[in-house]
Amino acid sequence: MIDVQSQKDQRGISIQKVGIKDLNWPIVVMDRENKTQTTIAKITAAAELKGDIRGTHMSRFIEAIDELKVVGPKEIEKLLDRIKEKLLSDRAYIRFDFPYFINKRTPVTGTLSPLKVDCYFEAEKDQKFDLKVGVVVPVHTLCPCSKEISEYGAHNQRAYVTIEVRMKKFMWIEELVEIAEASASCPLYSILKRPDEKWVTERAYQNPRFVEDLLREVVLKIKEDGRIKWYKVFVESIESIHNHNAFAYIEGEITK
Ligand SMILES: Nc1nc2c(ncn2[C@@H]2O[C@H](COP(=O)(O)OP(=O)(O)OP(=O)(O)O)[C@@H](O)[C@H]2O)c(=O)[nH]1
Repeated sequence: MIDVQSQKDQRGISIQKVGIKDLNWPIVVMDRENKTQTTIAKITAAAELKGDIRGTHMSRFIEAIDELKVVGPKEIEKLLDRIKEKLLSDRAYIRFDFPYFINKRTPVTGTLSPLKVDCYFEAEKDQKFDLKVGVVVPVHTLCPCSKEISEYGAHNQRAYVTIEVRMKKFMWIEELVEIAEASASCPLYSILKRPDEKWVTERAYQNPRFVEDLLREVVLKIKEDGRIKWYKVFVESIESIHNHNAFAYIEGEITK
């Protein structure tokens, strides 16, 4: 059968990334409490294509992904090596976007329920392997200004903390989530019974946070951790008294 993709291309234009996008695929990721967790990822995979070849071989990306067992740092690097090998390419790229569930106990009644956190792994390999891990953590913030100026009450809302890191040493997804939650006015829980609801309401009132406060608290904890070499933190507050959102962003390198 004729292999059109492998034909010579005369245009001499190499392509930085060509591949597949939005592949929904079951994956198994590492879970601190239960060893592993099965979830569904949306995957983008790509490779560099040399200027004298007509097309890439799309089916080979999926064949390479299909060999994955657990999606951890070592396995992602091996997957990129497989993609480079199967596609005769010098550079490969992969991104997994997936929901991850963390079982959390409420502070007063101890009710257990899963909290969904959107996560991603983004990796690239030429000679060197580069991996970024991201979490998008929903939290609760209460406005310090509103608390100060009002005779009673304070406006409060859900906010999302995106933490993206390059690590020197392995960290659990759960640990990144805990950094975000400990920096907020209060964490979120999927089930809250009334005694828990009273607790989170009062806890947030005692812990007011601007979007800037939350961002700075996260960055301080990242710098103290010792296992992170690069970070990007983005906080977005879904404002309850405005019809727009507030955000704050920092990106930085940790050299020592
Ligand atoms: N390169 C390329 N392939 C595409 C595109 N759109 C669809 N395809 C299809 O992707 C399919 C899989 O391609 P290949 O991996 O080369 O399939 P194959 O030749 O059976 O597999 P190998 O024998 O491993 O090369 C082919 O049927 C292509 O037609 C496109 O825009 N570019």
